[in-house]
Amino acid sequence: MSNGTLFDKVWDLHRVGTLPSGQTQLFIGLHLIHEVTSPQAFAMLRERNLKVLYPSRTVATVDHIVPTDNQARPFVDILAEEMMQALEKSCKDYGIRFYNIGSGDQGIVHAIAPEQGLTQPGMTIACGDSHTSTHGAFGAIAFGIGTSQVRDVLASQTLALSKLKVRRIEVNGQLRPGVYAKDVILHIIRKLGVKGGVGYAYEFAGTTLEAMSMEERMTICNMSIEGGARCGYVNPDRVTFDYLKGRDFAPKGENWDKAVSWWESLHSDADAVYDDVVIFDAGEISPTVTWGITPGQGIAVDETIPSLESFDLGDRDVATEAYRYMEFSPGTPIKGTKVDVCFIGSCTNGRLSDLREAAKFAQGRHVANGVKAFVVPASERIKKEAEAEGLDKIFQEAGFEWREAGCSMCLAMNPDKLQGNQISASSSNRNFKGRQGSSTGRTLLMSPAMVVAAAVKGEVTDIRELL
Ligand SMILES: CC(C)[C@H](C(=O)O)[C@@H](O)C(=O)O
Ligand code: SF4
Repeated sequence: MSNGTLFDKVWDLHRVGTLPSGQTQLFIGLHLIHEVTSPQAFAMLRERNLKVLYPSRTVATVDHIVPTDNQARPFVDILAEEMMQALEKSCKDYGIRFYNIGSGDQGIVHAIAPEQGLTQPGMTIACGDSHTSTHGAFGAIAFGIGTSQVRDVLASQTLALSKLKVRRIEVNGQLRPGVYAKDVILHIIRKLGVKGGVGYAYEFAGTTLEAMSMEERMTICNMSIEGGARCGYVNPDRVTFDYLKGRDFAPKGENWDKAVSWWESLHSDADAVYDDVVIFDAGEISPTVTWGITPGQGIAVDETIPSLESFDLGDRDVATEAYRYMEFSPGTPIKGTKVDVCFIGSCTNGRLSDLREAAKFAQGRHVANGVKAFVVPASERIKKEAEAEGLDKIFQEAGFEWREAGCSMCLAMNPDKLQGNQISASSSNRNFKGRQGSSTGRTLLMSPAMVVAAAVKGEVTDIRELL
């Protein structure tokens, strides 16, 4: 196989056939499920008396509705309790591996599959969740699907899909101090737009990406979908293999060596042809904060809220709505904006390296008066590892709450919600209207380090002032 991208190679290897519609019937190697998008899919299976074709290729966890403080069952929220019971029953009925609360392995679906080595290069991975793009960090083709597609994968382990185009996004050079993977992806989305990736898979490459850890690559791929790309990936390399080696589901012994040479062969070829190529210079990226209601409305922390005229005609309506909803005026600096809530967590930035980096800035400082700040590890394993390093103590001494694993205030399908028009500094990935649990709540997306800076100063702060 030559002249191809990893995307083309993995797609072709998983092609079962071409459907009368012209779509590809694609085999899905790993199907991840959670409590929100699976109940109806299982109901549809039951209605038709269908089985789960390959239960061993399906893995379940619970994340969105999980309370991150009091996890006693039954949950206070009856609806959450019902969803929980539905998933427990379906996993039992169909013989699906389920990482329940307290198992030691529960967590946000996009955190647990990589940490257990379930996510591997060259796989096709689907999950009823848009941030499935995260798994592309390993050189997998991974994308979110809807509930009826969850049903299709459960029943047939395949999906009907149209092939995507591939855009190579190269970022080269060294990141400046205080600039993180989160800033890189916020910058990319700011430049290419929230719809710029529609119809594309994003191949993230370049020396900046090559120098990144797997967790940083996951942060980048996680937000591909916020740029409109259904999947994003990084070609697997030594960093990928080192991360995977020894993990629960990673190949062992001589199978490991075989797997590595196989994975290496899936790398995009040097002469691969792309539908588009975009190149960024890492040195031009600043600590970035969103000021608006889409992840594309980001600015460098030392910039001011952009003027209406600075937007393309097609983007002016959403900019106008953003000024109104956020109660921000063009020309105002984002730095110094008072914050009410500071949230560190989510499948974008709730991993161990994120917590470590955040703890560095929390150590010896204290959350400002009147600010509620909390840290939610993405998984039970991450929580345990963080505690073993004493990160929980650092955060608690600094005035942060230390919580159980889950999605928490990323989406607020659980008790963690903003009140009224509170402003939150959040390490999550979406700043949509009402996203964090209040229909007037306001979200500013930023890196975990910047969330800590906001927490200790009580306002949006340039992390470089704390370096
Ligand atoms: C609940 C789920 C379907 C949703 C998604 O698809 O991404 C959620 O995880 C989100 O982040 O908005
Ligand atoms: S952490 Fe947020 S983005 Fe990730 S799966 Fe949960 S709700 Fe979705």
